[in-house]
Amino acid sequence: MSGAPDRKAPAARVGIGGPVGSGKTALVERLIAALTARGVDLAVITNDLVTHEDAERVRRSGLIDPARVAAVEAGACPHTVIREDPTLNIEAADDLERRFPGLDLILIESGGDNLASTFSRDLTDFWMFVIDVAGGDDIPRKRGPGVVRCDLLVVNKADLVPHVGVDLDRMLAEARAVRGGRPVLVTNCRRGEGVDAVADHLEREVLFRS
Ligand SMILES: Nc1nc2c(ncn2[C@@H]2O[C@H](COP(=O)(O)OP(=O)(O)OP(=O)(O)O)[C@@H](O)[C@H]2O)c(=O)[nH]1
Repeated sequence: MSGAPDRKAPAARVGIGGPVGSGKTALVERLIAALTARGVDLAVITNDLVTHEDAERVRRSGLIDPARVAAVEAGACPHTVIREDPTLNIEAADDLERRFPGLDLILIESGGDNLASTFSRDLTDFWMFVIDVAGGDDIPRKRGPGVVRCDLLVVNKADLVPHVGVDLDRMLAEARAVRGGRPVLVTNCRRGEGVDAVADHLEREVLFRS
């Protein structure tokens, strides 16, 4: 076939969920830097309960054009707007795609939630769940749907292992077991360690770049 103009594929929509304070925004900030350095055309949506605090933080970071950061105010339990009725997030993503037609990927950060929090497939092509070692090494054993069902589990705050009496190897083995061997990666978003492996994973599994 010839003559048909090449059309840009829609941007991949990648969810980032997890408990309050596990490091979702820190991971978003690190991923902006890592993915931008790889030439990925990026935008971000943050979800907060009743403020735009996370969006303002990312806009102020200087890592990304503030116009590429959209804020969704959930108003209720954070999972409602990423799972039960993701309309607000879909509209925010569609709006970003209209305004930035070259977008490759949109990171959609959920508000901090509980271990049962999951993303609708109507909203995301791929979603990560971020837990942290300070939450305790028993978290994977509890088989929360977020931990079990996500496409990629991220165990953050690896730097705190010596301070919180956690057996990281056992935590990772149990996480892989409850996930049937599906991927688990370890990060320290304070220092940026392990973030390249997350970016590699997204490039390979979401953007299909080798
Ligand atoms: N030591 C350490 N602290 C971290 C790490 N990642 C994030 N933090 C800190 O943990 C706190 C929470 O990080 P955030 O990125 O705001 O976490 P969040 O999951 O976005 O939080 P909510 O949006 O409130 O749910 C902040 O004080 C971060 O500086 C890490 O890898 N190691």
